[in-house]
Amino acid sequence: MSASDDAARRPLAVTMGEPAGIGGELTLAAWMRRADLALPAFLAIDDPDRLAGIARKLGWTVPIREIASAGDALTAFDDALPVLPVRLPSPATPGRPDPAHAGAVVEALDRAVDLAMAGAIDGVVTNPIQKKTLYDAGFPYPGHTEYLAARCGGGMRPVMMIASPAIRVVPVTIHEALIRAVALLTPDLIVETATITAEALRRDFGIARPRLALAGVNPHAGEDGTLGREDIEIVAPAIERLKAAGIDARGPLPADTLFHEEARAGYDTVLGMYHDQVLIPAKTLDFHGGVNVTLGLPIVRTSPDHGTALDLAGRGTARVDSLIAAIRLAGTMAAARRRVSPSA
Ligand SMILES: NC(=O)C1=CN([C@@H]2O[C@H](COP(=O)(O)OP(=O)(O)OC[C@H]3O[C@@H](n4cnc5c(N)ncnc54)[C@H](O)[C@@H]3O)[C@@H](O)[C@H]2O)C=CC1
Ligand SMILES: NCC(=O)COP(=O)(O)O
Repeated sequence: MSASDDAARRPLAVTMGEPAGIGGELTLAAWMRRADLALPAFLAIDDPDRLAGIARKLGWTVPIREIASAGDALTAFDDALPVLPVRLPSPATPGRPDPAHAGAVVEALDRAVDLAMAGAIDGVVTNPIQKKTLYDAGFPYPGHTEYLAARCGGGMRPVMMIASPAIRVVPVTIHEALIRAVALLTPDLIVETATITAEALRRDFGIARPRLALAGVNPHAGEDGTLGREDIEIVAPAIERLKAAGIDARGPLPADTLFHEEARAGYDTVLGMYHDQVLIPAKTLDFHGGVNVTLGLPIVRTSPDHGTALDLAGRGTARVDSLIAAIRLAGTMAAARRRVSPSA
């Protein structure tokens, strides 16, 4: 059985995301391209009336089929966009998020995680959320990454990776204010993040001996301690522990010279010490081909690397490439995991 046959046994689920953002039109656009791109089957966990309204407004022909269970998606997918309904309490206005919609946004995530944990779907592809709007409604997590880990249970540490054909990057600290991110860095955190990353590169990306490059925190990786001692006292000891554990880890390397073409040829993934250190180069090198993957979870979760793009919402002009890359990668990861554990 080929990887694509294998992945076709169960659908993926694409969540609603911010209803005022571009997520709905991207879900519709991905479904419209399902045949020419041979996409794995997916269902939407979303408000069917909202999706039908977007399609109508944009003049797109997308039959919406409400389904009762994930299994129904496989038969529906060729002819219609299968939707497990999560209804909004009021219509969404493109570009204008409403905290009253937060309950439905989170319910869509919860249903997706529950289906994935129960083995009814192959993985979760999340449309972007408007983080501040969820915070205003009382959502206590910084983003999907942290919420999905909590929802999956088991106390695992979630690791964020942005992956594209150009580069893979992992921020060791994720959604943290910069000043706090540096304070949170410890050798244990770096070792745990790098170990989860190496394991995922082997299992999900088929890289037998992953090469990790670890960026220093400070300019020039601290210039021998004269520009800050964190690289000597925190990053370097972590790298020694990783090497002792048999992981191919290098650094601390000056971040400013880690991202040019020749440097990128020397590693499989860069670990940066804070969010923007690695997400800026990753999104600059390939914004539309980038996928946000959560490593360390018992389920497959991917997402476009971009956000809600409120400025584009409702126009039908947002590029669907990153959502399509996220759907593809989720299918590939699910197939890779099934090869390792055929009963999964
Ligand atoms: N996985 C998630 O849920 C993510 C959520 N966000 C959230 O999204 C919200 C907006 O974030 P921003 O920083 O403004 O980033 P953004 O990615 O939404 O927008 C940045 C710029 O890129 C453009 N853009 C984004 N996606 C595009 C697409 N598919 N095609 C064409 N152009 C596109 C936008 O029009 C805008 O000019 C925030 O609340 C942020 O937290 C951001 C990143 C990921
Ligand atoms: N900058 C990436 C990002 O914000 C995505 O976060 P998450 O919602 O996937 O945790």
